[in-house]
Amino acid sequence: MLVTGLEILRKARAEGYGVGAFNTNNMEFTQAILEAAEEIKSPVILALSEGAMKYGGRALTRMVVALAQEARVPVAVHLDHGSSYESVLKALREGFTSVMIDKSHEDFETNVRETKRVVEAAHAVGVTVEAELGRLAGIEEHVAVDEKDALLTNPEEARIFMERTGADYLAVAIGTSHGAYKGKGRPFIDHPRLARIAELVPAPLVLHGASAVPQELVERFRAAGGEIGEASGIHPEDIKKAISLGIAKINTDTDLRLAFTALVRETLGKNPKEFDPRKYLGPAREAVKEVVKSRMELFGSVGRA
Ligand SMILES: O=C(COP(=O)(O)O)NO
Ligand SMILES: [Ca+2]
Ligand code: NA
Ligand SMILES: [Zn+2]
Repeated sequence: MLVTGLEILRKARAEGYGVGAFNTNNMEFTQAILEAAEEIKSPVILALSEGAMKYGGRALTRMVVALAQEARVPVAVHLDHGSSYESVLKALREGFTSVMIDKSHEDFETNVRETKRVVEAAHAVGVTVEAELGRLAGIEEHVAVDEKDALLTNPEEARIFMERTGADYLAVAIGTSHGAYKGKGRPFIDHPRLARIAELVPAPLVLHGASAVPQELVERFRAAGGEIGEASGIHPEDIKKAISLGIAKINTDTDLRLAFTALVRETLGKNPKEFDPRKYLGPAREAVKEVVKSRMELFGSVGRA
């Protein structure tokens, strides 16, 4: 059933588990994510970036909202990294039940003002809001404290920000970053900082840039002809610890892309004569479904629907 992001995330934070927010741009990803959620009875968030909205248009948004309504588990349809008030309005018009306004690159007062404006509009139509404070950036552990404070989320600021904006959940910067190159080896995650934020912010917390970029997937992608450098992601233990400290929504995009693309390359490589798209998109869909299920097991959301 189609629910708001807060309905899913409030329960997750209260009961100490995480819920995956998985990016989708097409039918196969959407099917894979929803089938995984229904099979293991997990709530789930379907995330569409502005790029996805542009790429898929109404074919994508109508499909995602309709399938979420019919799903046998709680599903929120979420605008990922909304960059403007107008972009949020478009998502609200499409029937999304969760919207992110990402003004974390602006100064504090601008972020507060813009986020507050989105909260008023979204709450007026029963939709909940994700905001962001801090700059997502992989940082080495030894980085000076003042530089960390300039980049990562400041706990006291977070409390004030949430009180002044009325946002429903907060994306925090604690060392993760988007994409396949999150740092050399095991990225540094500032758990003490997260613990402090969670003490001051009762709202569900969100972890962006949370893909694991597992070596076996990187190897499989390379073996199938893909080219990728020294890739590394967030260690599963760091994800579990972050959830125990208050992270309730975990964003995963890169792992799904790597799995899908590795399988398309593999299937095409093995079957040069094949030109029925279902024959190479189908196996890729299955690979995404497996990644989604393993992420849900890691987050502890299995059986929570
Ligand atoms: O934060 C993400 C995805 O992060 P990854 O690149 O680690 O999958 N989307 O908003
Ligand atoms: Ca941001
Ligand atoms: Na988001
Ligand atoms: Zn993100």
